[in-house]
Amino acid sequence: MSAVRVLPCTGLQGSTTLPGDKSISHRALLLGALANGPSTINNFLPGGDCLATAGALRALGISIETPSERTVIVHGRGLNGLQPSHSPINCVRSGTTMRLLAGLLAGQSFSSILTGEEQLLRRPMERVAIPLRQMGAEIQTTNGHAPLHIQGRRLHGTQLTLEVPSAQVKSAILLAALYADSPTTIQETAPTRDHTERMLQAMGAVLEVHTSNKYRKMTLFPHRHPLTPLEIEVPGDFSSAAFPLVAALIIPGSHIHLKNIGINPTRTGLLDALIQMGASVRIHNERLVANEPAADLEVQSSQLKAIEIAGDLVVRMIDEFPIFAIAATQAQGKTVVRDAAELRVKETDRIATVVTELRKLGAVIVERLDGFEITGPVKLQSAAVSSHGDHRLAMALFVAGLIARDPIFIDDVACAADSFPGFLETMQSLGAEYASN
Ligand SMILES: O=C(O)C1=C[C@@H](OP(=O)(O)O)[C@@H](O)[C@H](O)C1
Ligand SMILES: C=C(OP(=O)(O)O)C(=O)O
Repeated sequence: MSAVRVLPCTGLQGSTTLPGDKSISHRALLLGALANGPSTINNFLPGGDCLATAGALRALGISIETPSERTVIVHGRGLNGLQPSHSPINCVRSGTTMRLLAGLLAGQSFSSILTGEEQLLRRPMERVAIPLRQMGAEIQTTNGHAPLHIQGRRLHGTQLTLEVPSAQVKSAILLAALYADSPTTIQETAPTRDHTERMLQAMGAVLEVHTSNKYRKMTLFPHRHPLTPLEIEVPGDFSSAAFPLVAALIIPGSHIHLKNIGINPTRTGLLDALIQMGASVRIHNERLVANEPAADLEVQSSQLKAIEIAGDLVVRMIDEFPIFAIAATQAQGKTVVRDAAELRVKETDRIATVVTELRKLGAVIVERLDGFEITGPVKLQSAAVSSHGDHRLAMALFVAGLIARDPIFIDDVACAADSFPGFLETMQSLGAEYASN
């Protein structure tokens, strides 16, 4: 636990880079472990969640070197090179680690147990077990949750429609499909992040992706050849950039540059929403980094107008609702978020925790079953608030503290390091002030 007192801020200035993308870092570790030979991952995210994936792979016999904090070398042992873990594998607090590993382990020739911290043991796991069983996997959940008991089996290809729009479930199926004896076809019903597809294709997997009715349908053919090792530079995480981005928009007198940020369209729903709200964000130097679109963002404080968020946009900004809620408190009018019930099964119930904590700060916020409504603008007030151990809520509350009338107290911001190690230092480098309590 580490508590902070956040002080009101008179404007953010300057330029910064952000830590590597969390989703891409997880996938580079997992797919690197299956390649034949060493993969080098530069600008790897050394956040708690990705370290949980590295720990799991080490337990499965993979050697991972870290010549520097942000460079990782994964010594891939080929598709059939994993070894059984002698004890249950601890996925800590990371849903991505647990769900992607479930897919990977379903097709091995040994059994595994996946477990984690209490926060993770509360999250739903049948969503990944059901489609994997359809491929022949033997997986037992514990009343729908982890611990998961996986008896590796020979898998067969199948045709699946994703019932829950989840990149974690889709990626688990794709990992399992590498081991199936026939092709696997997945139909998406919403545009979830496509990092696994991009990386698999870059490594030589035979994955055909078709877009019809704006949704993707993909077929992965069983892999008979070794996957090519990776040599990649991970772009900065847009989900981490979201915090200084929103802070600069809502603190008058701010002007910042965020360098080398991933702008994969399956991830930038928040940017689209903010631009519709009147945000001044300029995109410079667009390029491809590791088969992923990246750019530099220039952000200036802006008067925001309320917006309604629903449907596909929810999926493309799924991790950004805690910080989006802070932006909405400063927007003119009533912002409505619908179709976002998935938020209830993240690290915390992010509808309930956002509503509870923002009310303490004086926000005008109404809880809905599938979202919330916020009426603004409101000058936030001093209060003692709780992150509930949820990294994205901790960072969103920190940004709220920068625009509050008086200092606010947050009970635990150490959890920010699950996805954004160095968060406080990055915000401080742009002009934010805080005191550790
Ligand atoms: O695949 C991924 O890397 C992720 C997918 C999303 O989860 P869901 O698949 O549960 O929507 C997201 O919330 C999570 O932070 C990372
Ligand atoms: C939901 C998140 O991650 P995960 O599902 O991997 O725990 C997140 O990072 O906001």
